[in-house]
Amino acid sequence: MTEVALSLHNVTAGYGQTHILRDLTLTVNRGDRVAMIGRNGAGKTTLLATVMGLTRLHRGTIHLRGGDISHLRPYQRSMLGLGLVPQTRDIFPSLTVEENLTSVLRGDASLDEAYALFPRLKERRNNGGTQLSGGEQQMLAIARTLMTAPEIVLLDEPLEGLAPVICEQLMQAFEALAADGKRTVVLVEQQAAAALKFASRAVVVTNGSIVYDGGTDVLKQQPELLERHIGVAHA
Ligand SMILES: Nc1ncnc2c1ncn2[C@@H]1O[C@H](COP(=O)(O)OP(=O)(O)OP(=O)(O)O)[C@@H](O)[C@H]1O
Repeated sequence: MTEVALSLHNVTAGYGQTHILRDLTLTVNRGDRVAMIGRNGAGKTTLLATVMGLTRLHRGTIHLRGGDISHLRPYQRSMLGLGLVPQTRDIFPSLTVEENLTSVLRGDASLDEAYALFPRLKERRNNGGTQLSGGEQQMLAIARTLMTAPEIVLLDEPLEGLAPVICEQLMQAFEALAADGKRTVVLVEQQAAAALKFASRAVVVTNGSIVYDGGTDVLKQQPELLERHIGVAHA
């Protein structure tokens, strides 16, 4: 049975008095794999930040599993099962890999799952955050969010600036963490082809609004439609 995990209804939000998202409505069902794509500056990061309570909500409502979270603080949203992997990664540089993970561990999350997902992190468990490569830092950022036992994982451009071989490893990890519809995953990504391969549903954001919301197959089969929306035929 379809169960709504997250919904935004007529959301207008931004920074200070600025409106970046405009009257945006979106429903994500439990177990969905959503690829969120759009040009630079379209508002994708702002959308994830708004779900987490990190922007100013001017109008509209946000519900998590039917409960209104519109006015909850970010840590309260995290406690309720929302997990954001920010573009900035935000790992603690002075802590080791394992300390980064255990410092936020809660619920039924486990170090074992994180290490099974990213064996490289287990090998580097005693290394400090600053000693890690870019790819390892991204793995740590993702694993750290998983330590908070999120039901909904919001990934903000996790592949950015990483070598193709690392991107491939990360995509495999996303497959594993979303397997069996266990978690709901929203993947914001400039690498549209990778995102569309992973997801079953695509959401295209332009100027703070959703201009396409539907199956990824349609975009994969119609590169001209993708090109119209995001500027380049990526798929
Ligand atoms: N902290 C902020 N304060 C004010 N404006 C911001 C802030 N962060 C982003 N913006 C503006 O909000 C708009 C949307 O930016 P956002 O980062 O959400 O886009 P994006 O689709 O994620 O793009 P990118 O792929 O470049 O990250 C842009 O015009 C940007 O300049």
